[in-house]
Amino acid sequence: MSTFIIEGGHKLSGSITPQGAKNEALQVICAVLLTKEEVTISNIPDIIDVNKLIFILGELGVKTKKVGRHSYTFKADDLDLFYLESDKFKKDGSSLRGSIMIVGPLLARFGKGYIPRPGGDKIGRRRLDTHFEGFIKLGAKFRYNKDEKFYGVEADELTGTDMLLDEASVTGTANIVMAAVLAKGTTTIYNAACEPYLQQLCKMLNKMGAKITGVGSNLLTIEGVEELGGCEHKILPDMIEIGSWIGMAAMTKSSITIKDVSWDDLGVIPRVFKKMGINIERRGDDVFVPEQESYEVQNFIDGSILTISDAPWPGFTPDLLSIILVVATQARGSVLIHQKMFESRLFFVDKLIDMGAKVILCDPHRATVIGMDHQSSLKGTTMTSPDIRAGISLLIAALSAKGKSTIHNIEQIDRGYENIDERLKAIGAKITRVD
Ligand SMILES: CC(=O)N[C@H]1[C@@H](OP(=O)(O)OP(=O)(O)OC[C@H]2O[C@@H](n3ccc(=O)[nH]c3=O)[C@H](O)[C@@H]2O)O[C@H](CO)[C@@H](O)[C@@H]1O
Ligand SMILES: C=C(OP(=O)(O)O)C(=O)O
Repeated sequence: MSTFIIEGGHKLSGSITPQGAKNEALQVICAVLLTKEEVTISNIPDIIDVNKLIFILGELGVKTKKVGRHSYTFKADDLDLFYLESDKFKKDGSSLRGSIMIVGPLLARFGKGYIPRPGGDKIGRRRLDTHFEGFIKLGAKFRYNKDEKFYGVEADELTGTDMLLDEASVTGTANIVMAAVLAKGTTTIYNAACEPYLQQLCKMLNKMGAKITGVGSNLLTIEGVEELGGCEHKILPDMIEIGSWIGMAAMTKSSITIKDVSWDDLGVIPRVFKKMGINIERRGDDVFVPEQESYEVQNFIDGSILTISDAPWPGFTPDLLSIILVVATQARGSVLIHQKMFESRLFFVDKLIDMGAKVILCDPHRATVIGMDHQSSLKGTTMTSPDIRAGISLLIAALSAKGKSTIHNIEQIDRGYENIDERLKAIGAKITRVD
């Protein structure tokens, strides 16, 4: 377990370029399994989760080649499907959430896909029903080994059909889309997730020869094709990282420019930070956050206290709520944070309370934050990062705090943020990594 030691209270300044999006990378890297031809993907973030997925594909026999700092070529022309039933895979595959998305492409192309119960953040129950109900609808047989917690689907042939997903699951939609592109006939997926990363996956699949329409809406129509070919694809900037930098600027009263953010793909994210009173300027495709001594939470039109909650896209992403929560601790005014999707993502507020933040955890889903308007600083402390977004939120708190903080288990942060300590140092943070 590695640790960050942070000396808080220093302003940051300068420009930062967001990494490629973790959650898009996990989808589009799985899509390379759909063709025997070469696929080139650029702007791949160099982070633990993505590197683990690339490793798994390598073990499966995909020829993976790093051709640039953030670019890879993949060629899935000679796979070792026995790996899928090995003990090694049962261990490798369970170490991240994104690995679940190899099932759809493998089922579509080879008639079988297996996966151990995937890992990822421990932020509450994370069911996989949407994924497997979709595969079953396409004609697959499902089996689950309860003792080994090992899932499998098999089919001689997949047949297009109409389906209404029980929830707009992001990885579930991606998985079903990747199965349906090679199914016989037409599939419609209603209540599909439609966030930019899903749109990117669909655009990439269309470049490979798939026939997907309705991209960007919650009704996708997929006309199955015989086979797919290679393509080149570039991953979008990571919107969760962009939100994290905005939050960091506000909490440390710093001026930061976030470069090339693909503003039009940020949806309501800038608006939500503006509701927190943070000034955000669009400068071309950059986000400029000016230095602000104070930011005031806007109430609702009727004067009632602002609630910020998550919802499937185009709603506000649950992955930024922990960051909004930490930002709220130094706002002027109060805000209710309502994390609807995940059950155990707010418990990290205990650490913020230890640091002096005024937060009432109402229940596992809701926390009321009474902002201190920088009248009193958070105090440095020792903490452990429970999940990726709580981890970055605690790091933001530590950067703004008075004195020294220590954050253990920073692998949780490294899971999704590339070289975060070096990038922070470059804009003035005092942070040391201890391995
Ligand atoms: C690898 C990856 O891409 N992970 C992301 C993906 O996870 P993932 O695809 O695993 O998340 P899902 O979209 O399946 O669901 C997330 C949670 O929200 C609940 N839910 C979902 C849809 C809905 O309409 N109602 C509802 O309550 C689910 O029951 C679950 O508890 O999407 C999540 C939701 O944006 C993000 O937090 C994760 O970072
Ligand atoms: C919850 C997240 O990731 P994962 O789904 O990989 O656990 C996240 O990125 O915030």
